[in-house]
Amino acid sequence: MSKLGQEKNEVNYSDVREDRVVTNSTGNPINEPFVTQRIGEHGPLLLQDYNLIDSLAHFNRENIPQRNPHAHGSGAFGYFEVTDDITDICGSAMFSKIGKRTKCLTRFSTVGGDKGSADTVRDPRGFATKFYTEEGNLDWVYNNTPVFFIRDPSKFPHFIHTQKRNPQTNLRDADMFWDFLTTPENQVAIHQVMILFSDRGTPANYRSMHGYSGHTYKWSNKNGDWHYVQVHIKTDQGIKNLTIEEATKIAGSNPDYCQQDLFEAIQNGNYPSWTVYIQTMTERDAKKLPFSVFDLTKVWPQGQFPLRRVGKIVLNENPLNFFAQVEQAAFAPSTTVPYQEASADPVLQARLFSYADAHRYRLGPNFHQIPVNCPYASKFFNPAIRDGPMNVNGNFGSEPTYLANDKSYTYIQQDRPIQQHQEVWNGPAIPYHWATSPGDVDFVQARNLYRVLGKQPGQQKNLAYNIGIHVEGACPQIQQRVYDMFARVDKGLSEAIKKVAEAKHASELSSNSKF
Ligand code: HEM
Repeated sequence: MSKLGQEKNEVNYSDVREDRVVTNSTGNPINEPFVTQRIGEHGPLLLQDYNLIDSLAHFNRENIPQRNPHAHGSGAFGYFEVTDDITDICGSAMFSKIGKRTKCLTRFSTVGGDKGSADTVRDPRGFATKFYTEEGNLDWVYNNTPVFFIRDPSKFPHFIHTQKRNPQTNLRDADMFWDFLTTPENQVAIHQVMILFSDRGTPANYRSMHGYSGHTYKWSNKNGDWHYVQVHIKTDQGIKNLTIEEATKIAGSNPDYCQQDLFEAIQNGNYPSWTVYIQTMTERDAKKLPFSVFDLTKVWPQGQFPLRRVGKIVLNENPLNFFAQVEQAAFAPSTTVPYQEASADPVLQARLFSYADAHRYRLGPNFHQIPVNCPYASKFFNPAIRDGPMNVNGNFGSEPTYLANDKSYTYIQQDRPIQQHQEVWNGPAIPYHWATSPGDVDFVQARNLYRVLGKQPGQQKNLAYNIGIHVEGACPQIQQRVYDMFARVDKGLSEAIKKVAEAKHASELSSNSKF
């Protein structure tokens, strides 16, 4: 059987000629690339010119569906190194020993923009890392913000549509954007919206921002004890953000600014690194929280749940080929290793389905065989998962196509007792819509953030300015809903936003142009 995975960070060049003799895609030498077969020198072309057809037909199929969302991004390879023992929390092999290194790939992205969009737009940033561990691949598919806009997964396609283009004008649309976010039950997004419209919504580059699991995960140790866990990946370069003016200027002058920054930093040996921390919580503590531990719109107070250092991520290797190794990379929260599980957070549960489904559509059902996605450190063996389009790993040769217990297969039991004291879920199957929390619970952390911004010179002002400039594009009724929503955070903030929007409107009227 042929090799199942790649040992090195290389595209599979096994079909590539080393002598550099140019051929068509079936390996037949091409004498001259620019001749076309035709009748006479200037006559019509002949259908028999396979080399021309080969080239034109492949060109038409060069593009694959872009990710929806997070279409635009950049990536690099590196490693994770354990700096502190957390085996009391997690039994995963990657954490087994201080100093242990695991190879990884990280892809940073924006969310709403198309594949060719500018790097410095206001948007959350994706921070997805694939670890090639000996227990199989592990994907941490995180963002650069610790909270998210929704906590009901059914809202996701609706929400993302409001961040994209209007179906008629094909333009980004301030009405759609704020209509969704100010609908009373969607105001659970307020904390994330505050982060997005602070200068943290325009990070200076991918190297100078943090990553957060956002979700609660469930990690366990080899004794069967488990904890709720949140992961924080803190930049060692220090946080650097752009003002709205800087971000807008760079988007115009160098839309690929962050791609260039990451690539050149690594090329010059200036390897970016991040320190990885976890917060842990017991089931008992979770019950005492003023919000649900599965509520993705809330952070865990660090005073109560301190950060504990785990290790570091260093990115030290640029991809050799962007399409092969970044565009075709497939990250999914369902790609996980023993001792790291998803919690019952409903958004996370929906994500367990959504990503691999997207990969089957975007890359095909054998996307695991694409070298960058191969679990090359553990290898893959399951002869019941075979065939399908673009099967290139030998397809398990003559192995039977089914698993049966009387065949000589090996099954690994996890090195831990059965966890009988897990959460027990019990209840009727009911339709449930997790709408607003009672009282002001959803606004408490947003208010705290506003206070924190007040301690950083100019940041409250920038927040109001960034929102005001954006909201000016919405109709008056929706603008009023925006002012009302931010008044629940702080009356002064609401008034400042209104002032900026009105001033922008007045200056546009006087210049009589939007441009
Ligand atoms: C119900 C909620 C969500 C759904 C259904 C969803 C779905 C998706 C889909 C379909 C993709 C494209 C995957 C691909 O084509 O490879 C994607 C990308 C991504 N999502 Fe989500 N998402 C959700 C929430 C979140 C949250 C809460 C986070 C962060 C905590 C997140 C982080 C990311 C990242 C980082 C990517 C880009 C991965 C890459 O670089 O390839 N998403 N999401």
